[in-house]
Amino acid sequence: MLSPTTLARSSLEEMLESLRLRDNSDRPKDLPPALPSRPPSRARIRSGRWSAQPNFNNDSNSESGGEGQRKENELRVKRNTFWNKKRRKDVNVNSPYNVVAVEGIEGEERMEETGVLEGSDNIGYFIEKKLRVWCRQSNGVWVSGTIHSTSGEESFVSLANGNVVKVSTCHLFPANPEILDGVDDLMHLSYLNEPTVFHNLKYRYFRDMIYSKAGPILIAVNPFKDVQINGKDIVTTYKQKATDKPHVFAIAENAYNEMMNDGVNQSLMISGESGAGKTETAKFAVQYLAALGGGNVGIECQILQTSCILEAFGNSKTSMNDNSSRFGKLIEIHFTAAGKICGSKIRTFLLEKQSRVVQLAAGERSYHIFYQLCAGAPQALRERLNLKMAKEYNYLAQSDCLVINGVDDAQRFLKFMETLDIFQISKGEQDQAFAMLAAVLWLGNISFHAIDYENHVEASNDEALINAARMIGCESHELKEALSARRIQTEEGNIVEKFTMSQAIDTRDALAKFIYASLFDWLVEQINNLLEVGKQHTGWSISILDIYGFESFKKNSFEQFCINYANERLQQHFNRHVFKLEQEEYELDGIDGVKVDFADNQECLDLFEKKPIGLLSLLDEDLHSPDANDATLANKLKQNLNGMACFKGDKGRVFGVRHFAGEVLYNTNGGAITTV
Ligand SMILES: Nc1ncnc2c1ncn2[C@@H]1O[C@H](COP(=O)(O)OP(=O)(O)OP(=O)(O)O)[C@@H](O)[C@H]1O
Repeated sequence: MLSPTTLARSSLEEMLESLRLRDNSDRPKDLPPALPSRPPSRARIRSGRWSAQPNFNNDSNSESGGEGQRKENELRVKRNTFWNKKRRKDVNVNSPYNVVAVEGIEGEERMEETGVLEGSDNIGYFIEKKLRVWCRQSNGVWVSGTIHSTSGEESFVSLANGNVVKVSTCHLFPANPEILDGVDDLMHLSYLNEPTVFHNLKYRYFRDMIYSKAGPILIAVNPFKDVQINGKDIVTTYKQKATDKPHVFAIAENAYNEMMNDGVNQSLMISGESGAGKTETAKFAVQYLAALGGGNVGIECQILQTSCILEAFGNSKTSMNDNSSRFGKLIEIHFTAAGKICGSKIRTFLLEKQSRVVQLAAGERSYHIFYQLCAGAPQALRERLNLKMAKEYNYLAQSDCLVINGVDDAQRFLKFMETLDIFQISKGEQDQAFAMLAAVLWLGNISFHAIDYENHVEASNDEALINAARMIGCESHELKEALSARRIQTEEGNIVEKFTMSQAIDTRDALAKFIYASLFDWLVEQINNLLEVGKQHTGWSISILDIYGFESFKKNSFEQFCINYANERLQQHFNRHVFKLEQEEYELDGIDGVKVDFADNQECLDLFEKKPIGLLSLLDEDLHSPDANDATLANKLKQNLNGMACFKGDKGRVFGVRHFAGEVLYNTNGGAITTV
């Protein structure tokens, strides 16, 4: 057993620490954070090569054949890693698989990029042996078939339905033999390209095998149904290491063992688009770790219950997902040296406010808690808050979506109140929290009327103003003044500047967003107080990061800007961590002269982070200028950044960033400045 002082931090902790130091130190601030250090000894990520032998049926327990076979399998898997661009040249040229591998520029394998069955010998081999290929139909769907004939740059492919389609030869991708259908680990595929990956995942998905491996990475496909693989018996199976089938439990088990055996803190990073199943997967990981830490009692039980509170306040119905998390979170679970859970800490990031609290897209809802409160508050609470039904509040009614099919908001509210009790939040504090929620709702109903011919307005003295002020705890005339004008202090004294309609609405909305975000932060603090790591804190921890995936919508505002920047940073961390380890695997295995290439996104990060000329510093600078507005910001960015590789100036208040995942156009209009 290792002493706490010998514990090494997880690579995610290292990255966060290195960013923090960079921002706090006097060093030049535009340096990237340090590369993750290699975990000592056995703590490194296991290469896919060391997992189960490549198997040619779906039973991962099948026997493999001896040392020679093992070496060949290892080599074969190495040749098929996602990351391995350089290939050995001493391949068997009689194998169609290897022939493809040696095609390309100066021995560099180009299969992933080009497909591709280049070379007439190669195509001849595929025709002669009637080997399957993949081609994309005009509707974007991949279909497999065999090459019937070729003519110049084109090939004729016979599909299973008897049709023959003409396809540009460079758009054909080799298919794997059927014997490889449904392998556990994508690294065991002979050909690794887009259609073979999709085919394998789909094959497994239709057999309820939602988890697959890609070396050290777990791929989870959302089944949208209970596939009965998360029960207690399955937890026990993984605890006893009775299976090596891919599962989030296996990942959690591995992390736990490496923390306990090698004294290295661990992080699980979960990423994917909205609705992919990130939050559910994170919950299964926590469930497993809680089971390792003792079962459904005490702190383990409380950790599992946090999701009830966090989801009520941080989740909502979107067009993609009825229970979409509109914030990112990092759950740190701390363990004693004996491996028992001794505390937990939750950090949250990027709570969506603009497009969730005060503005809603059609068919989407605000945060669940508002509808739950309106539907389920007991009579006494309703009276205290002067509460109405959800449809009577402008913030909630604007999107024409008040209920979720199959969800009983009133019943969820009762469950929510019970959970607040579990977290020892007093009745008085609960009442205050509900009053703040009601304040937000009443603020949204405040209206303004014109008071002169210069477009100035003031808040109307009505029920909404009176109730909002009462909930906030001030006089209604004070709230009215705050929403109708601003005071600017000058040397000559105070100047009162009356608001126009849009300024008054922006101010009202900013107050509502601020109250909601503060309430959310307060709740997270209460949870953390209860789960606080006790005296026996050892420093041993496993962190689970569940954060928004990359976003690109028709209109992208400051919220997408922050989310995509965070993803860009995580992508770099992931690349550097995984590729660096891969490189070191080669070196450990005595394979010299092989360089693992990968597309580094440093240029894009520079665009965000460089000082004094980068997106963030220019935004900062603009915010401090009294004459700044959305248009000045867009112009400033274009004037300063137009030469940078990842920046694209666009019309009006729009600018583009070339991210690792694609180009996104951001709009400064009403978003960038007012949201900050
Ligand atoms: N493993 C699973 N088994 C069964 N259903 C699942 C599973 N994973 C996800 N789901 C279903 O899919 C829905 C969406 O999943 P989840 O909320 O985890 O997605 P997400 O990636 O976190 O989305 P967002 O980024 O919008 O928060 C869940 O509410 C659940 O109904």
